[in-house]
Amino acid sequence: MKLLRAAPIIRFLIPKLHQTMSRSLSTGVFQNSQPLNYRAGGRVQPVDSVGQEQAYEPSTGRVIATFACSGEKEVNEAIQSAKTAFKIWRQKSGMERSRVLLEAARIIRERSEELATMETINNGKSIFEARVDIEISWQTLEYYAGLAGSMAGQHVQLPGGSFGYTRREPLGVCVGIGAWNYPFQIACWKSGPALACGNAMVYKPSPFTPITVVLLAEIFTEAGAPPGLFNVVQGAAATGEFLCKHAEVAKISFTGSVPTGSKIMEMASKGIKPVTLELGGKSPLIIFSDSNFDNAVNGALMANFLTQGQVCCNGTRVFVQRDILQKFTEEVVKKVAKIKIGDPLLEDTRMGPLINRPQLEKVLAFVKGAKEQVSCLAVKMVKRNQTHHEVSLSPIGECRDDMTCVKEEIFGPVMSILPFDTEEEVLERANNTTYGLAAGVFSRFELCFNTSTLNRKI
Ligand SMILES: NC(=O)c1ccc[n+]([C@@H]2O[C@H](COP(=O)([O-])OP(=O)(O)OC[C@H]3O[C@@H](n4cnc5c(N)ncnc54)[C@H](O)[C@@H]3O)[C@@H](O)[C@H]2O)c1
Repeated sequence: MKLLRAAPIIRFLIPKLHQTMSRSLSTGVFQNSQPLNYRAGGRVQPVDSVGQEQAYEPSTGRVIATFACSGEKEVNEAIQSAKTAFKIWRQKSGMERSRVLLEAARIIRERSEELATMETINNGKSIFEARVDIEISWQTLEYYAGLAGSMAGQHVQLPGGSFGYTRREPLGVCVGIGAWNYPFQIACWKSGPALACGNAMVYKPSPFTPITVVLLAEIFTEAGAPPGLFNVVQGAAATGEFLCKHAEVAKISFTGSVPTGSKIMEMASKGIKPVTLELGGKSPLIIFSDSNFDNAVNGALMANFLTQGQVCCNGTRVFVQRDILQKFTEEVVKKVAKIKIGDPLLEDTRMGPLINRPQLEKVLAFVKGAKEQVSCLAVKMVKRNQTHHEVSLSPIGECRDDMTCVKEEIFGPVMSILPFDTEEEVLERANNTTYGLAAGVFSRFELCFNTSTLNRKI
């Protein structure tokens, strides 16, 4: 009787504890002390390793975690753990799988402040944005939970009273490999559909952001997933390669850069494994002079400076119709100067630091190269910390299509502004890229251009 009464009180206290914990975390405080691998339903130290990595708090440059990169044996252990869970999970009905995913979504929602805080500490994006990331994460799980119960095969009537039918069957153990810019969200994009369809998963986050995906693994277990359904191995390229080459992996889902994606496709082809690749981008954003000016300016800012510009589908090639070019550039410069850069855990900060110093140096090299080619407007430079890194916000005025900063993915807060005159011209130029990921158009005209042309490559 006592235990029964206690249950609701404990449930009530847990969210409060989480809230207390997240509020007490401030910049420069968090230090990871727990194992960061996860298998068979719990945190574990890897049984072998291929080197060591350190994860940082970007806003201070402090090391917040030191961990071993999983070796071949540990990767195999994680895959065996997933295989064990797969045998149970594949027998579940879609509705039963849905229930677990919905419960995981509920727990994420309940712990969203704590999760967003951890994401901010390890990634450097503002808490304002990290909250949105966590919201999208639980929505992703809810979405796939909704699909799980309704997945069905087909029945085909054949001559002579015979019939054929199809069944939707899970593949088995799927591997997820993620990038560092949306650590928690990418893990949800990958695990949501895989688990909803009856698969098990071994996930490897980027070594820059190892922390929050382990919290997701714990949440799945708490939500009722069989032990081993979602496993985490930590490490860099070598660990990723052990995963991709493992004979018992049925599918690989990867988010990251084009060069790594191409290597992964090659490794997968050796085992005839299907792959899903979410890669880099250099997307066009076309702004016609008839557009709602304020919307267009705000859209361009969002499409270039969210998560410090470290977003794959950013609209970094901003094509602006010539008659509004000057007004547009002036307004962008004015608004960029007002973006609040600072400690990402503070409520009014809208932009934190880049992920690490090598990324900062890469971005600054692009800006330097661009300045040599055109007169640019590098608007804001903030030195955050002597030992670690700075942030720069740089709209680059009047770029040309052949400039390196316009052709290559910079993955930082750099907007290239390109003037254009006609619709035909801009569509041709927007499509002229080896990257195809996203596209945006600001105009009051509906369907005044051939969208199939725009979609052909983008
Ligand atoms: N299209 C999308 O949805 C999307 C989303 C986010 C990021 N991205 C892209 O990701 C890139 C930035 O992320 P990044 O720097 O982490 O990318 P990255 O390619 O360097 O690394 C991505 C992941 O792959 C792993 N990896 C590296 N080499 C490997 C190998 N040989 N075998 C197996 N795994 C390997 C890394 O450890 C990491 O976990 C950008 O290009 C960005 O556009 C794309």
